[in-house]
Amino acid sequence: MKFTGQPDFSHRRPLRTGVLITNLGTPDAPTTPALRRYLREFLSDPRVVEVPRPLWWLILNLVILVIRPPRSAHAYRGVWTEQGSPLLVHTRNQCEGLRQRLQAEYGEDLVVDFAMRYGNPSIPSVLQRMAEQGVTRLLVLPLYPQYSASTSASTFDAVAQDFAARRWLPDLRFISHYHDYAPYLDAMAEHIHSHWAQHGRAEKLLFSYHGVPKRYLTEGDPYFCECHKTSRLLAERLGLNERQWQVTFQSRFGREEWLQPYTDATLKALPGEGVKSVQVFCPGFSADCLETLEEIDVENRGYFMDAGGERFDYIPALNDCPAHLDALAALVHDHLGGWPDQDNGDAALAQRQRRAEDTRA
Ligand SMILES: C=CC1=C(C)c2cc3[nH]c(cc4nc(cc5[nH]c(cc1n2)c(C)c5CCC(=O)O)C(CCC(=O)O)=C4C)c(C)c3C=C
Ligand SMILES: [Fe+2]
Ligand SMILES: [Fe+2]
Repeated sequence: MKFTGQPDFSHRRPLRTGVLITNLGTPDAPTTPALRRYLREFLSDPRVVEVPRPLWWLILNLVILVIRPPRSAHAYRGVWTEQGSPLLVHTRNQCEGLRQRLQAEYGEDLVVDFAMRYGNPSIPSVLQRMAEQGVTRLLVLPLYPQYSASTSASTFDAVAQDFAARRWLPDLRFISHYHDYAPYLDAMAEHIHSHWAQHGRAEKLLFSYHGVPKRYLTEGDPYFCECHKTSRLLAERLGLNERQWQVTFQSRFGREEWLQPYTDATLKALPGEGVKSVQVFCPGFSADCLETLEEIDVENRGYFMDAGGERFDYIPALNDCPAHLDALAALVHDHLGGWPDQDNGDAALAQRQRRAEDTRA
């Protein structure tokens, strides 16, 4: 570009806020080629698999991307809907519900959109659209209540990588977790209470979280502790005693030890310990997906019933239920505060007035 005279872009820089919600992402179709593409992007992320690269590249390309795509495609076909992958459908609905709430509060000028860390719609494509819409302030909310480097930090990396190729960056805020945020805990408690009102209670409530390798915990990742804190606060709200609830970890991947106790091993053992009815809820999944609909509601249900269990209830994720969207809107509201076109504008004005008074005195 060539400029004559003094460049002045200020007219192209209005104050427009964008809210970007993200989730993990999902394949474009329940087919082997689509799964190979998705898993290649996902499992090449050094935040997800912390194995030295030349070695991991060989394992990934020669073993995992050969064996896993057809198996995973089969599993995805079992949960796929007419509108697409459950995770995509729920995230889109969450985005719409959040947009309604936030635009009612902040006006139509606020942009609300969603993107996926892996697959589509990609983070760069949505950031580009937001830039074209004139977004100069960006709040990123990954829908992972508990922080983990493998999820939250990886999402931050994707935003940072996109920014690395941009000249003019927006102001940025990033919500790295909300595992102990009261409205999120209240929404889950209300959700579980209404499940109980319809279906009654079971002997035990399992809080099952996606696992990560145990090594990530010993090297300082707070994920394990945040899962426990969420669960303790939720159990308190539900008035459960120690025997009535338990935390477990699901979705192992690879051969090393992952966070314990494992959901599958626990469900296989419970009937032998006299627990014949369980309910499983997954507080770390803000939307239902393969890992809840297939792994919990089909696979793990089978383990429990085959081991002598009599009743297994999967309590759905919060998805787009109103209490969840209200909680997320409140979370966004709390993180948008203090930007200059809100309270800081007043704060700055008050400061100028104080200074003017001091000068006069
Ligand atoms: C909720 C938080 C999640 C954490 C933490 C997480 C860590 C993690 N995941 C893998 C490997 C896989 N995960 C897969 C699916 C998947 N994972 C999450 C969430 C977390 N993962 C979700 C929401 C989903 C479902 C996506 C969907 O389309 O429905 C898969 C793909 C499915 C399969 O082939 O089995 C893999 C692989 C690792 C290695 C990891 C931490 C290191
Ligand atoms: Fe995962
Ligand atoms: Fe799984």
